[in-house]
Amino acid sequence: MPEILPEPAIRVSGLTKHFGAHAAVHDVSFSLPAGETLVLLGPSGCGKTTLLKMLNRLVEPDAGTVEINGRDVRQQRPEELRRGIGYVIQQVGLLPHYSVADNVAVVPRLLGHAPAAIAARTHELLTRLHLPPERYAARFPHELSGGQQQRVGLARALAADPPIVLLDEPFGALDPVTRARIRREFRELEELRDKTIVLVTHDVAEAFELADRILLLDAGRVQQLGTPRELLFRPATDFVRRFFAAERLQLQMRTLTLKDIRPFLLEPTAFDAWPPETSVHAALEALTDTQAADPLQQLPQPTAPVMRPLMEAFEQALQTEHAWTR
Ligand SMILES: Nc1ncnc2c1ncn2[C@@H]1O[C@H](COP(=O)(O)OP(=O)(O)OP(=O)(O)O)[C@@H](O)[C@H]1O
Repeated sequence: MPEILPEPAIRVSGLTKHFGAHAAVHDVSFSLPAGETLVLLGPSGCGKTTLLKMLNRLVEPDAGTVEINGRDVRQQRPEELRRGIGYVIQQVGLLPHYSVADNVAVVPRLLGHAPAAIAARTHELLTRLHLPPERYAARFPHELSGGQQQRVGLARALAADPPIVLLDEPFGALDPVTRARIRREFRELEELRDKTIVLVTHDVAEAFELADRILLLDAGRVQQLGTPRELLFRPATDFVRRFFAAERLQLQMRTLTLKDIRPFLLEPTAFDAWPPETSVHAALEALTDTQAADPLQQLPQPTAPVMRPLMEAFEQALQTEHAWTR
């Protein structure tokens, strides 16, 4: 019997947009199953934001189609479409004269949700995003730090519990340390667990951390669509290979897991008790940072030196990955 595949949450076919003679997005197609995270990645000006905005009709394409849950977006009024899709814009875009709570409540109010339900939802979201409502709900955007504003932007996008969320550089304005922390919080956020997410970034490490699949663009054209591992170990073009060159070792360490290197660990080590999906990067971090309050620190720590066997096994696993690509 033929397999019946579920309707993708988002299906894009032949999407093209010109600004004057310049093709900002050229013939882009992809399907995104419900619950997956797709990261749009590429250099500045490659068309990521334009592509994202065509999904919720903030930009109308010259050619091609967008279907959300099997329905062409042109069959829906743009305002209605947008109410069903969470959206976090690059510049956060909070309403300056609205309090934090009122900013979060904008879409549920437009949808006519009951005031008590809106208040409860706002309280819940602010708490979950580490903005205790008793301290932050009545503040105005200018009384918040950049990171706090970005979290309010995220709370606002999630307030009406939309199944699809579009995020344009949601951590863009943050310093690297805050950025890494907020990204970790974002990844662990219960609220986002079952959502279909399209996220724009030009940050390679961010893409690898958050994506189920990455769509790498250059000058409006798709260079490759695949898992982080596929892009790293099976680059489709020279552009893809070069794009990851500067950070290759770090990305390999983030991509390969203890499960990948285990066959190459000759002796039993303390790693046998660690979760197999732990990245080599996270294992190394836990080994070398004795001060960290990391959950991995709670696991059995090695009594014999393991750095060297770990690195040797990593190297062999890498060679195996490379062997597949030939
Ligand atoms: N409204 C517009 N009018 C004219 N040109 C535009 C417009 N919006 C975008 N462009 C051009 O289209 C191209 C793609 O822009 P887009 O904002 O989609 O890129 P991006 O990959 O998101 O860039 P960044 O990472 O810098 O935000 C760029 O060359 C940009 O100058």
